[in-house]
Amino acid sequence: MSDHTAEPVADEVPQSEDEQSDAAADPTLVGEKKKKKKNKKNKGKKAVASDEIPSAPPEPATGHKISPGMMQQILKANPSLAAETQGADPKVVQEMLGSLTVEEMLTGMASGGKNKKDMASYKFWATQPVTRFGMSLLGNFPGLVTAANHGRIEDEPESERPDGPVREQKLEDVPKQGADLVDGFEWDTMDLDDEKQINEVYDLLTNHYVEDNDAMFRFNYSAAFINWALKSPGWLKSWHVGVRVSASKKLVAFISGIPVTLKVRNNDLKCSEINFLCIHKKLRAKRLAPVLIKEITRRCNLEEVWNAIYTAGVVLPKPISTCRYYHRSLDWLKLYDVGFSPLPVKSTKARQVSRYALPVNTGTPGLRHMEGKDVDAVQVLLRKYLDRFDLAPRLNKADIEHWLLNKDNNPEDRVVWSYVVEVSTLDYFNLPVINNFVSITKVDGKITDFFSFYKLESTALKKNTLVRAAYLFYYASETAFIESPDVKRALKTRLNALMNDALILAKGLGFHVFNALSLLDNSLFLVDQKFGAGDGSLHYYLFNWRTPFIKGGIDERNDVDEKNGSGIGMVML
Ligand SMILES: CCCCCCCCCCCCCC(=O)SCCNC(=O)CCNC(=O)[C@H](O)C(C)(C)COP(=O)(O)OP(=O)(O)OC[C@H]1O[C@@H](n2cnc3c(N)ncnc32)[C@H](O)[C@@H]1OP(=O)(O)O
Repeated sequence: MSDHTAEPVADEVPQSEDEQSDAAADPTLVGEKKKKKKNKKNKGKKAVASDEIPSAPPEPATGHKISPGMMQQILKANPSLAAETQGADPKVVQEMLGSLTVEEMLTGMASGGKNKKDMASYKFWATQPVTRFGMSLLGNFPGLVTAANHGRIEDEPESERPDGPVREQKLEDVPKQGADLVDGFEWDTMDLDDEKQINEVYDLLTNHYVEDNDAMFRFNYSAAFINWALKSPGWLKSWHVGVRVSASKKLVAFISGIPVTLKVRNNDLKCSEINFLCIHKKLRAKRLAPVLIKEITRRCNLEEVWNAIYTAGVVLPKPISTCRYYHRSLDWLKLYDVGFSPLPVKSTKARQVSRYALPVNTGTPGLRHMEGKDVDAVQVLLRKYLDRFDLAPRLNKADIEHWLLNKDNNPEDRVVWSYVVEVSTLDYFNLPVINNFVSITKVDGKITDFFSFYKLESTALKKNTLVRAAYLFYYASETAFIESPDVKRALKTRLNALMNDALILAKGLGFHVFNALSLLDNSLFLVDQKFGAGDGSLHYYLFNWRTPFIKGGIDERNDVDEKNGSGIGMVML
């Protein structure tokens, strides 16, 4: 899921007659929607028997000592947590924050606002093979869903369990047919080789996908983008699932999966990557999402795929990581004009423009467009680079070719840009370069680095103009493997040079903003390259796989965590 928060998207579009008649159909699709009262409990404290003399004062559960200043900063960075604790005794708040894990603070699992749901309120997710929330302000719910206790809470703390599936499943137990939808609606397997059907998905997403809160921006997905995102190597038609109105055949809901092999710590998992879950606005809050999720699960299971990865801006049980969005202005005036970037109180327009000014030419010697001949080298380099992360895709040559090489001849339809740094082999090994020798033999150089970004535009609704956003995609650098105690510093220097070039190239291509998350090694350059923090987080989830929380590149103050970096090496569209 791409950025839908700080760079907000979508809004109500005028309802067509067609849509209004769909609204009239408007049946409750499945089940009821009752919200249980929140189960607010104080977190239990471990009693120390009077004859026990602890050698050191008992540590809070997570070992955090929260000073009053730090408490203020944490609350400032977590508005929902601040709202929940407003008016409470500061000492109590301080103690409470100390007892939360960093993960709980960052994911909002412990917080109020729209995230404030205890495990029992996740009526659907409580029945699914996903890990559950541990301790939170709202109660203590350790444990997992298993085949044996399906939907109930186990006592064994999750942290004491090794990585592994939440539920073991068998092919013979997978239903051969999808569940019936209510009268008036039917399943459809979309054929994305058919331009008309791609355009139907495009229309649904354009009008009904993730929105910003202020109704100022709306994603402008292109058919080329959908083709690229949903037809990666090994894609299956059956994983492109639609729901249509039976009478009009109008597409009103969609969910998709693509196959991916995922490295999760020491395991390689055959997964589906689930994305583009979207329901027509008139059919919201009718429990259709769980029906779609169960159907895509069934279709994945039929292919003996039992795990999935997905991201969302909302908190569900249970994030395996949380990253933050960052934005780098390339054309500040444009972003100001469309209402994306405010003018800081103590600044002027001219100062903002000069703050984000970039040179015209790139600075890295040997930088050039990636070509077909680079696929092998980039695959090897990226594989090695991503091995350094806890969660990353295993990309083969076909994947590299699909995800990184532009195949569209129409420049307007181009989605991805990739660049490599090629250094002459002789230079690379520090041998003296003998001009004659190089010109005679034409030795192919060594690919030492590469980076890529993709295009996803948004419509600024009030101005009826497009905001061209580039999103940082994959990159890698040999500098990560130099044998030196200073390797991190060297990588930081190298990545800053590469990312500065990426910004220069993106600006030259007419992009207005460059977006990135706090994943990969981004914490090494986000601040130096003048990325500003967005107001949204992206939560990563694994279906039917438990693993301890992975660092998302931000600290407990929700700031870039350069010291610890991120364990996330998977970029989701
Ligand atoms: C092995 C293979 C497994 C494959 C499957 C892996 C899992 C894949 C999971 C999907 C990954 C998708 C990745 C992306 O594409 S993330 C992008 C999601 N799309 C949007 O935000 C677009 C705009 N919004 C909508 O279209 C609707 O609001 C959606 C469709 C999001 C919900 O529709 P609606 O608002 O009409 O709600 P409902 O009454 O039908 O259903 C309510 C239930 O749905 C739970 N809910 C709400 N939002 C999400 C969400 N983003 N992921 C998972 N669950 C979500 C919610 O907690 C509640 O369950 P519970 O709280 O009672 O328990």
